[in-house]
Amino acid sequence: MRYEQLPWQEQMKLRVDFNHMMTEFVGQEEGFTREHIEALAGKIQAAHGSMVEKSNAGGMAWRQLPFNQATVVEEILQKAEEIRSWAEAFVVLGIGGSALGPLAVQTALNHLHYNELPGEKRGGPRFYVLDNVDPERVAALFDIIDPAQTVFNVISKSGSTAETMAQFMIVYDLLRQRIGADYAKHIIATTDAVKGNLIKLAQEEGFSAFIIPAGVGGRYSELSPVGLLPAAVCGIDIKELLAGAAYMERLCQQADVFRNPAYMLGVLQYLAMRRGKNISVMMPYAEGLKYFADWYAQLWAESLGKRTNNQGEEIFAGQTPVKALGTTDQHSQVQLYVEGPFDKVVTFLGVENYRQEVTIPRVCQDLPGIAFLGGHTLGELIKAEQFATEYALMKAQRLNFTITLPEINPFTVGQLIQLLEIQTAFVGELLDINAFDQPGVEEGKNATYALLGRPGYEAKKQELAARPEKKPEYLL
Ligand SMILES: O=P(O)(O)OC[C@H]1O[C@H](O)[C@H](O)[C@@H](O)[C@@H]1O
Repeated sequence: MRYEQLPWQEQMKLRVDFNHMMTEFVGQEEGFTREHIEALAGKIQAAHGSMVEKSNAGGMAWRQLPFNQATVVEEILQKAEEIRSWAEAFVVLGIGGSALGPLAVQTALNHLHYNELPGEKRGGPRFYVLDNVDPERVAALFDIIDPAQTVFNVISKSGSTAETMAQFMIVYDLLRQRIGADYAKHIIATTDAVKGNLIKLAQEEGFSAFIIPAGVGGRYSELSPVGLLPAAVCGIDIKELLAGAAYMERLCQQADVFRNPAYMLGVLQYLAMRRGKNISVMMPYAEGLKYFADWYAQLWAESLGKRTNNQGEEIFAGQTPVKALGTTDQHSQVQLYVEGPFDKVVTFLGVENYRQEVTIPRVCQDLPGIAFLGGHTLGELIKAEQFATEYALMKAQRLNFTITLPEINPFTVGQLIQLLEIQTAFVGELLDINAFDQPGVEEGKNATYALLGRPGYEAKKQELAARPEKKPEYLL
């Protein structure tokens, strides 16, 4: 059934406005028209075909996550209930796709000062994501949590990431010293079923483990146990999260390619890239969506930033993601976006109805320069500012479009995750690259292993020792 033939209740609950991307700016250097899209029809159909082929071959297992986790969801809910019955804190140890999704969803769907709420209002343990090995940050966390009242969720798809496993070793040793035999209930692993050290440790040491399904890469794993356990522990409705993702997945399966919102968002970015827009700004106009910009930065950068295409040709593909926040970064970055180089596309994440409202009182009425604010609400103000920024970009002929959530809730957040993941994968097909690997991070990893004396990395260590001394020009 075509998208527009769906009953109105099924019409996409996210609205995608292609502001000034495809319409009245025909003829102006920065506009796109429907003709631009239709000129890509063959490429779009081929990319769609490749998406279907890869999905059917199980290569995009993340697309099935909204539909095939009923059993593990029940296990997660049960484990979450147990943790919520005694733990005072829940700490995610992870990095990249193993941390950014949980952080983004928690910020979107829980109180913005969740950890500071009194326990009875919070309803669950305080929540922390430790996604770095800065010793000050790690030490600081242990100043504010009691390991004896804490559950540590060690999340690693590979089960071998140095940062996450270093954090694990610290926690493992501390818990065994502090708590002794039944330390295992304080650690939960989320990892691959067979690969890496973490699953082996879980089996040997007897701590609970949840499995990241094969074919689900880190940056596409938020709707797997990677994101579902932390969300459930913090009281988020994970069934609604998956329902929203399922809605978007079905919508994208049913709509024809030119009505597929994920595809069309991808095509616009592809057109923009071809026109030299090598920066993609993600600018939510909601504090709750702030860390979606961080999650999307990894998804977009790591999926599309590739040296070669599937034919082995060097293309140095990709677009640099920039994290921004409205209205805050109107006062720090928008100057560049309006007057700087024609090298970027801005995506606004808007909200129709904010979950809270605050009215500006009618005070200072003798000061016309601010009296006009009185009587308006902050929701009106932030939405006016968003529209005004879109308008300023449009007048300056800067490409931008808007994704609008009716409200930030588990259903719309699930939709947004699925939408942006499909968009990203589709652009990977348009670019004819592998959007699911990350060969570029290996060099840094191997050099780290060599520097820390990992066995088998001696040659790399010698290579590093022979490296030309980095003497920045400015050091006289
Ligand atoms: O989940 P892990 O295997 O620990 O990986 C965590 C992160 O590290 C790697 O560097 C990859 O580039 C990321 O895609 C991944 O999300």
